[in-house]
Amino acid sequence: MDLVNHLEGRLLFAVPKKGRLQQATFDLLSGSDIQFRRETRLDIALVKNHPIALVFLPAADIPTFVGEGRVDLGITGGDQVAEHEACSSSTEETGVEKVLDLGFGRCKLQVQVPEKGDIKEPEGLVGRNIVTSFVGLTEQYFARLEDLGDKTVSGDGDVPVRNRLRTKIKYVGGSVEAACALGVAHGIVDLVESGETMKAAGLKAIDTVVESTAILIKSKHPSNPKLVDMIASRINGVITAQKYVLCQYNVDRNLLETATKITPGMRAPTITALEDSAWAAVSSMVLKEKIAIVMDELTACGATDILVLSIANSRTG
Ligand SMILES: Nc1ncnc2c1ncn2[C@@H]1O[C@H](COP(=O)(O)OP(=O)(O)OP(=O)(O)O)[C@@H](O)[C@H]1O
Ligand SMILES: O=P(O)(O)OC[C@H]1O[C@H](OP(=O)(O)OP(=O)(O)O)[C@H](O)[C@@H]1O
Repeated sequence: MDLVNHLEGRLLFAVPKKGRLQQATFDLLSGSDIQFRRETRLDIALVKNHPIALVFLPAADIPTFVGEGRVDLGITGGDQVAEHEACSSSTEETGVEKVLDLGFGRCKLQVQVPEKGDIKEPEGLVGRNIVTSFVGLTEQYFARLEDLGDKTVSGDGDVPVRNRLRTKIKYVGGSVEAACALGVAHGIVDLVESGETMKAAGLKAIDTVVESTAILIKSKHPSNPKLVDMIASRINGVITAQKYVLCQYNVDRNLLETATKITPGMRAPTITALEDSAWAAVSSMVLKEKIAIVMDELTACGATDILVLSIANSRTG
């Protein structure tokens, strides 16, 4: 099938074609009932149950395609969106709007130097060689350090910062951590999650440029705003369901006020009468990461029959 000729009237949704964000993105699509089958080697897949086509692109290119407006929606790293913004001139609009923080793909873009070297502070890298895949953010970072402002300095015409930086910033597409050992760089600016790669390369972090998680972005002028809103709402529902659990318990009505302070819920806890009128049943959404503490506190307060249920999906106000 000639997929390109089937794109007419379809909302284009860019997703990572490989890498760290891909599986979690596919899980989100599946949770949002966006059904597709990707043919081998094809970078476009038609969604079976909606007028949507998925476009598989490198995470780094997604903000550009969304910003140009041809692609309506995208999932990529917040770091990639920040890099796209840093590479757009101060007067230029990026055309990208952030819709939702998706919570996965958490990492930091950090300034790193050899652990055993003599550079201890970011200032020690001014005038030296830096290697990175994030040239825009790195230029911005060193421009601030060199006190050049963000893009241009008033009174100096429109000379881009890059031409006036004393620090030399070079782009590489991957394996950035090898640059110091290979003698190409005095420092690097690269992503760190567990810190294993950095440690294995004999590097240490001396500053953070940006913190990042995956985000849903949309074009400022999407072709079908209603469909964009529907997808955003579905994805939000899946994200919320992943973050929360439903906590149910019984409590003596005398203790109800204290107990519901521990589980205030999203809007308010649901309180149901029991056959024994001295008691009430409470049901409330609680952040998954806090549930153990909440259960301890409920038990200490006198609540009983505490149950924790996972939430398959959600729509909250
Ligand atoms: N170690 C990591 N832990 C968590 N998230 C990461 C990590 N590395 C990258 N990311 C996130 O995933 C995004 C895509 O990175 P990834 O390395 O998967 O890209 P890629 O498209 O496979 O490119 P490359 O070929 O350059 O590795 C990054 O922009 C960042 O938001
Ligand atoms: O702190 P860690 O958990 O070790 O993760 C950090 C590494 O992950 C990313 O690289 P990736 O593995 O995607 O490959 P790349 O170096 O080719 O970009 C990043 O560029 C670091 O190298």
